[in-house]
Amino acid sequence: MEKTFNLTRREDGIALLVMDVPGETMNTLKAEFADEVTQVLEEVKADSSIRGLVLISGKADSFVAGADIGMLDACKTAEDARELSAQGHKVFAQLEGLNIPVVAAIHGACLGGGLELAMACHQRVCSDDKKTMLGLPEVQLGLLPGGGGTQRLPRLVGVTKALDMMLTGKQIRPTQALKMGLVDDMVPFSILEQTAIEMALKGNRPRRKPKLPVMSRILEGNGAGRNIIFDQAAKQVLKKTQGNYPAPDKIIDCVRQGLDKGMDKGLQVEAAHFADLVMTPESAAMRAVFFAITEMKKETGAGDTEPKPVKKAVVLGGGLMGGGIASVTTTKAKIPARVKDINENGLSNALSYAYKLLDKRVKRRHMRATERDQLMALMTTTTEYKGVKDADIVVEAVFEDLNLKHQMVKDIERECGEHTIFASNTSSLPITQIAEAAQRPENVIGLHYFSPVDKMPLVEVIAHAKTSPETIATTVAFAKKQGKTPIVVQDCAGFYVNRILALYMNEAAQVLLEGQSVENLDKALVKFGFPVGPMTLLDEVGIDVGAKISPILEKELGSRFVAPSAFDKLMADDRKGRKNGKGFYLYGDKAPKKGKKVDETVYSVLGINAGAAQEHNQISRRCVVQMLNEAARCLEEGIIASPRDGDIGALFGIGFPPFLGGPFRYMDTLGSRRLVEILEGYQHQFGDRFAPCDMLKKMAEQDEKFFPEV
Ligand SMILES: C[C@H](O)CC(=O)SCCNC(=O)CCNC(=O)[C@H](O)C(C)(C)COP(=O)(O)OP(=O)(O)OC[C@H]1O[C@@H](n2cnc3c(N)ncnc32)[C@H](O)[C@@H]1OP(=O)(O)O
Repeated sequence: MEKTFNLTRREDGIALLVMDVPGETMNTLKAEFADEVTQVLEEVKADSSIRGLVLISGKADSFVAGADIGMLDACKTAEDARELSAQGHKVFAQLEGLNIPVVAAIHGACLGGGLELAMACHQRVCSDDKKTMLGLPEVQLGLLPGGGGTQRLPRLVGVTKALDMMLTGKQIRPTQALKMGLVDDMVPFSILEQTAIEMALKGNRPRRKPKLPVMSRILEGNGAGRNIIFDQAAKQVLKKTQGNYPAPDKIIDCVRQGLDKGMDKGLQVEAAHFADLVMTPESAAMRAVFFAITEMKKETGAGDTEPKPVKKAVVLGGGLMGGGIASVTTTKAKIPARVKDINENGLSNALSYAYKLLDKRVKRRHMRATERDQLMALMTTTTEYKGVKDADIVVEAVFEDLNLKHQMVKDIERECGEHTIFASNTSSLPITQIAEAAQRPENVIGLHYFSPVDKMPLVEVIAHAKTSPETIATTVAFAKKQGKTPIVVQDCAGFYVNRILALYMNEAAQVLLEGQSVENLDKALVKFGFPVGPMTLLDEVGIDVGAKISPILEKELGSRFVAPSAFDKLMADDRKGRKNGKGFYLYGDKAPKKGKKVDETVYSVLGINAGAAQEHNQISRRCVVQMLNEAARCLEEGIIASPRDGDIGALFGIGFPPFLGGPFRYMDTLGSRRLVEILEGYQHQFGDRFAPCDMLKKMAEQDEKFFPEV
């Protein structure tokens, strides 16, 4: 049987321990490796000619991506998970206990259990490569670092920085890792192995104390000071998680107990908390999201059809969306983009959008100025159709007007090649209608980005009946290169994301009209787990945008989309939200210096007395079940291909709470029978907009699930 850990002895007395999981793209830690590692370490101990050990990965571009998440998923009981953690502790202690220098040579992803492994080594050196990232992302899976990370990290970099890393799951770049003492050296990849060997030859240096700012040193040095840090962290966590995520508090507890009562106790607590977390529904949901994303990375969106290469893109319109699309095309996908706008303002806007983002990275020393300039050179501009002939894809982000879009289709068919894809970033117009003007409708597709384009991870790829599989596969591949997670959806008004969002927002507006305060409404949905409440979201997106989309959805999809009268009243008062400084909240000079304040005049505009104080969970349930019902309807109608795509669309496009795993997984948690009962109750009380869709009603008869295997 092929081994994962291979030991090679060098003449200078250094042994290389190369980790290379056979047949897998990335190294992950699995329970079955424990015996193999123990055996290798025994061999090292027994060989007095070995003066030092260098641990390195045999994979080209990664160190170790953590414990095998599939293995964690397979745990049947908390005891299974506790044993995994305890076993990891034992093996890492054997490594740390070697009385020769042990150096980890890190290149590529060094995450979770991978970083815990590296921290059990006596020294660490990493490559300065962009691929090298260090972090403990377990919290993003609803877990905590269960391989000693909660104990070794604070001892290495200090409590404050360790908590920050573990509570956010953020990934640390090489320069930052060196600065904070997470690694002892950073070198070019070409000399990584040699440097690690030299470090091992030089022998162990006394462990450096973490370099801390004065205040942190004072606080971290004693129990009372640390308590202040822990209490502060717990408060911040609660504000962020609203108590919906169990992992962060447990992370804080592990660190606290480990520093107060010693490493052994800390590891015991870590294993126990880790085990409990593995069994939580929150972690199961977040792990499912990881598997879904991994699966989607491999899909073309069009079965076996392979994408065609995209060597050049054109973006029509240099506004907020066009600028963002051009920016991710050049800076992330590194594909030349030519921006076409009818006026120079649009063009300079697109250029400055990209420049500002890149320059921020230069200022933070994440990028060299020369690299910024090289990337900027990929973006060119034109007010006429010059230099567009060889474009493989054109993304239009012009004004939402069907005639204008038709003009764009005709222009592109005239000015570009026969193969050129025409991708529309429309958020409301059916792609079928846009394609009506095309001579080559097979090249026409929707590519719906979310604002702000550089931050929002989702795109909807919308195929109409005549879109060719090549066009779908090429557009999906193009979006992935831009760093996006694409879901392929069928053509209908609102596509998937805006369609389910619209009903949720409409319901929130109904609740508001019943006399709920704006704050209470927003708080209810934030407590449920959304990043912002619906009123804040409306202010950010633009109340006018919501008001414009509603009639289109109503016309195409029926009366359940009728917008509450609130929208008309707000539009009559010229309330567009943040963009014109007039919305549900105060902006500009009237806004408080810290936090937000409701613009109380909005109540008189709406003609309501905001005195009702419904319970938060009642408010959130009413809004959320509307979203759930519509998501199920989208699956029923084939708008989305699977519950998985529906979950990812809502998580990445709307910020549906990750701990619930997405609307479909949440519907499974509620149970189809229970959900239909709730919907019918509301239907009785508020009308037919709550009528459960046929699919849910059928599922309720058998109490069926969307993910039967769960
Ligand atoms: C006890 C410990 O404290 C607990 C833990 O360590 S929990 C795990 C913590 N680690 C993580 O969360 C990292 C998860 N992995 C990632 O984020 C990303 O895979 C990555 C950033 C490392 C690389 O991303 P990318 O280059 O796009 O590659 P990606 O397609 O995701 O992964 C490549 C392969 O590695 C697998 N993989 C990566 N990390 C994995 C993990 N931790 N467990 C299982 N499989 C993993 C993927 O499933 C995929 O498998 P495939 O080739 O068979 O499809």
